Amino acid sequence: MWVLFRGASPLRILLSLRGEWMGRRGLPRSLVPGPPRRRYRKEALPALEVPVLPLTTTEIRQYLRTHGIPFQDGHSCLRAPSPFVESSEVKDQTNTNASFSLFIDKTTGRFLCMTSLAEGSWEDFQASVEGRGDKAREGILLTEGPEAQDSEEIQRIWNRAVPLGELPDPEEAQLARVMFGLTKVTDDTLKRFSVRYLRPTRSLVFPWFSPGGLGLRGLKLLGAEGQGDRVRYVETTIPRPGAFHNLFGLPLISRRDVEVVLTSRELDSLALSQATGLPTLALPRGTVCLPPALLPYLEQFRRIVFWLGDDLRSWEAAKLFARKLNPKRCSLVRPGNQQPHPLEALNQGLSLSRILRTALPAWHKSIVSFRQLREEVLGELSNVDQTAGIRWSRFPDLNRLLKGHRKGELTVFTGPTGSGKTTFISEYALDLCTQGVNTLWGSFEISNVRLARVMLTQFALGRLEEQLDKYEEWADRFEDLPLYFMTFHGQQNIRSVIDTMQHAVYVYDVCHVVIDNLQFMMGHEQLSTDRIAAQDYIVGAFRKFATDNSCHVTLVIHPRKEDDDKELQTASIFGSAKASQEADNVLILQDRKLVTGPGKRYLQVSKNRFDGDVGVFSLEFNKSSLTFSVPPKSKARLKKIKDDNGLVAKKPSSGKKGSGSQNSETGSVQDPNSHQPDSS
Ligand SMILES: Nc1ncnc2c1ncn2[C@@H]1O[C@H](COP(=O)(O)OP(=O)(O)OP(=O)(O)O)[C@@H](O)[C@H]1O
Repeated sequence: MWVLFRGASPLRILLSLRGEWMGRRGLPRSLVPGPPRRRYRKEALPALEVPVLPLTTTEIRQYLRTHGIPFQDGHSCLRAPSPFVESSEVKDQTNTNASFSLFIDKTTGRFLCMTSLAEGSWEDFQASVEGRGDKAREGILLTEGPEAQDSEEIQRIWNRAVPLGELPDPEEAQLARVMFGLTKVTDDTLKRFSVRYLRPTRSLVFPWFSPGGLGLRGLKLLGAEGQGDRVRYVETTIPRPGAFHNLFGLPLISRRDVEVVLTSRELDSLALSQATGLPTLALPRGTVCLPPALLPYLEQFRRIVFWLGDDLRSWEAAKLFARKLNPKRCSLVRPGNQQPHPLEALNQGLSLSRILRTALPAWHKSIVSFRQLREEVLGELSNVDQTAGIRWSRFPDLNRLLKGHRKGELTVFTGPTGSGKTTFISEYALDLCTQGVNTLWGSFEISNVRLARVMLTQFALGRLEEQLDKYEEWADRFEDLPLYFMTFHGQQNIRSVIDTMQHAVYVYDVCHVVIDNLQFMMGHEQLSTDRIAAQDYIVGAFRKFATDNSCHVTLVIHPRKEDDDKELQTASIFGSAKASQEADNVLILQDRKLVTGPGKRYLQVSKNRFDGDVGVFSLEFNKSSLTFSVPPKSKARLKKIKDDNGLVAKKPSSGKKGSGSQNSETGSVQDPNSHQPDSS
């Protein structure tokens, strides 16, 4: 199935699996972001549950040609006349741009009619063209705005908010300007973008208008908290983030604009617009994602410049987003000291136009010279701490060994049967997900409901069955995580799994995929040679996927059958050596039943391609929270493996590189209990 489920409240998954899930407040929840629009009624289609094969642009083109539908080839969409508008609704029949108001996403086939705001899947479109369930022409289109409860809240907040320039107390206005770094942004700019200020919460209020600038459909509130000499911004959106997708600044874009600068914060768009006069839009969720539903709104631009921020994450996000928009029309402002966020640049008196001129083309030919790469290399060098990736907040020892979680890598994870692999990997992935790593889970062995229950328990750090009154609160917070689940269960074909992953990268900007476990893709080959060949092929496919999509893949693989009293090694991973050769990282959950008590486990990093540090650290299982992470006060002891001969103790505080070589591993892991406790 193609269907991916966002968030993971067990109830939601349960209902989703029955194809019945509705939004929290009883309305169908949009999995598809975008400004509020009229939704093509799904009930008109009988066959939505049928697995859908991935589409190619060629197929979409062929279909349109076969059905005599004229179309234009755009950057990321095809444009065609919309079957969802009465011809009288198209004011200017002679203008092809106006009459070709249907945008069909070249990758997914989803459509959006800019005139009627009808939208739907490729199957919806085909059904409509073929007269199957074509109720659209009969007027059965639903207008889906924010849910009623949200609408009231949006209006109430908006009515209570006032333009900054109209605050009665000039001191309060000045304080707000300082808090948000707006001292150089004029009242006129704030007014043009309709920004207001909510006094009771001391928040800026950014409105989201429907296209054409008419109805108010959503709000983003931005609060500022002082943290030492830094300011931390806190965002709240109505509707909630998963459904809040819009481009701030859209009403100010003219149809004739051919160039736009995309920013990751509304404040940056204000600064850019004021300093350069260029059209600018802010992405709804910053560097987190660029929902494909927004692509039609960007089709008109011949040049798109990304200026998302001053760190490596912004740079990586910009490169990913450029792929969706067609890299040939995209340029990227390189992050660095001299090129901070636009608002900071304005405040530092830098020339924003000059910085924009330094933007690098996102597109490289297949062969490039160092001259074309030198700026990118500089970007990496000047952000060297960030090239190590995202650090785990619950596993400091993992940070010490692996340094972080990086895009485009393949991690292979193994451990004895029933040792807690799923439980551990769930917490490891959850940790990253709570830090904004968009994650897709492929759990083939245990159901999504069970997995979500484990994750929610780990998230809440305790049993929810004993505090059901807190369930809604935790589930709400959990729902806002960028977490998606494949609906596969049991044996699967590797091709459909990879296709689903590809889809998730495109639609949800997923950058970490967890596959639990590989054995479920190996088919039913009986002969061991066939099984090994199948595994090698699958590992190769995941490796390629990770590299091609800049997406980290964590692959759980069962070990070979070995003596129970032996520790596992890299060579214990089932199959040939291919899995460990292809992997950037190999993690082994060591279960030392014979020596230690129940619950005690060790995590061994036996391969680390990033910098070669390998080692082992202990994990303490907490049965009520289902977590392995070290409770804040306990002392974690880390050992580095020198070579096959054994372990050398090492203080966790030492920053020196380990002497372990990339592939070194040990045949036996010394019991950490026999080591001297860290006295530091
Ligand atoms: N360290 C531990 N001590 C005791 N129980 C544990 C520990 N880790 C996990 N468990 C429990 O053991 C059960 C199995 O765990 P889990 O499914 O994570 O193992 P697994 O290694 O993925 O299993 P499989 O080999 O079947 O894939 C779960 O009920 C889990 O809560």
